[in-house]
Amino acid sequence: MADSIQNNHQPAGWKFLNKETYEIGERANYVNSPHVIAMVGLPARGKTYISKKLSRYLNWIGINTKVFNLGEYRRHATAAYKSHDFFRQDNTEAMAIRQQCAVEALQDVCQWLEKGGEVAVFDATNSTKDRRNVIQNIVVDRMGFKLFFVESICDDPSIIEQNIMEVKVSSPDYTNMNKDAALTDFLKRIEHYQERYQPLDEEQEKNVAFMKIYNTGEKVVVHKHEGHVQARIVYYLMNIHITPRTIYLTRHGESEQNLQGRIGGDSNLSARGVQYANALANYIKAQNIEGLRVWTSWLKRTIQTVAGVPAPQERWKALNEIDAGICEEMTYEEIKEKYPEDFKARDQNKFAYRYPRGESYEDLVARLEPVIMELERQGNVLVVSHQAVLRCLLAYFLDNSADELPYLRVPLHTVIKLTPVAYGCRVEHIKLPIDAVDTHRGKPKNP
Ligand SMILES: O=c1[nH]cnc2c1c(-c1ccc(Cl)cc1)cn2-c1ccccc1
Repeated sequence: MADSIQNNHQPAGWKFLNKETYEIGERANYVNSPHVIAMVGLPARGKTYISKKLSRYLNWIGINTKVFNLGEYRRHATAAYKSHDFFRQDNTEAMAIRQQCAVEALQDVCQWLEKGGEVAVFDATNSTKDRRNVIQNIVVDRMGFKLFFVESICDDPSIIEQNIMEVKVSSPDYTNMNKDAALTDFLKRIEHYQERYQPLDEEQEKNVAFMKIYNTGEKVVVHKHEGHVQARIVYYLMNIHITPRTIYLTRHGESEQNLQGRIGGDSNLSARGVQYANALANYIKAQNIEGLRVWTSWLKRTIQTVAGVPAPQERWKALNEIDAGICEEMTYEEIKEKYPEDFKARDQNKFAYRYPRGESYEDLVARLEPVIMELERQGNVLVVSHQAVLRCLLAYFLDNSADELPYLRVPLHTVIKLTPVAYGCRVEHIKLPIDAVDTHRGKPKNP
């Protein structure tokens, strides 16, 4: 064991950023004071799943969020993982390393928030009152940040096993171990934590803001949460689920105005667009999707595209194409001619650029947040919408940045099939064999 532990680890202690101590709460009262979301829970309770998904959602709505995973610090601080013995409570050398890793992770959390980060998610078990108290002392008392604990409690063996088999046995810790040996070792690891696990309890930790999630959201208990960010987090985590399902995204079939190179408007499908509608209906029927629901925008070209799809349909105004304001129904050449300054400005920051009397991609994300929230609640859904809108939805599912979002490729006559797996989404592009114009405009070299 000794050889796998660096001799230069420091005595366990919480020596910290030598910061002048802020007036307690001085900063915590700001509306936009930095937040720490600290996970709590035994291994294989979905803490990393929640951390990554929550971070993806908060970044997508424009809140600068980063996950700090303690397991990664531990793997960086030690030689190759050998066995669950590392996590025994009586393994004093390992305990010292684990403590030191927690210090480093919290230091990085505080430094990142100091440098402009808005939400840091501390992905660790944080399974004892002592550990949570230390986090409180540093994050709230010393740094003046807001702190919110999110505990995941799960006693459903099938979900825990699904977790271990989907994400734990393929973790870097088990690269040189077969699946069965990894499963056995991981179950022992859980036992070591179980011995000292102290669930959050409002009687024992009176001033602590927390949310307890039971069995992936079957029941939640919320205690002393405050402010806009924590309220959004509670709401989001109450809406997500892990029931397997598929999300299909596609643009409408080619339209008359696509053929003329005109943006926006509300034109009918072209002849090839009608062919796509028929091919889409056949494709969807062949997929035999259980309980499928179809969502379109209010514009004719999306409604005509699903005319032959046998499933309940809903119209969302929020799924309408980006509003190009005074440029509606113009071609890019006409815009370049008539509004050269705007045409240039858009290519300099396409995410933030707003059409005069129209919308920006940033506006689109805000208008699509309720659609994403409802998609998280749903099962199998086919969304038929528009290029700019689908770029925003795709960026949410695939965790693309605001810079990448406006340039994502979403060609006509293509079904994008999204299947949630482990911590992310599998994405497949199914091009149906009907030609269409190419409406994609790449990023110009020197805008
Ligand atoms: O509560 C769990 N217990 C065991 N596993 C879990 C969970 C959750 C989960 C927890 C809370 C919420 Cl609001 C949603 C999901 C996700 N997972 C998960 C399952 C398989 C792979 C990756 C993660």
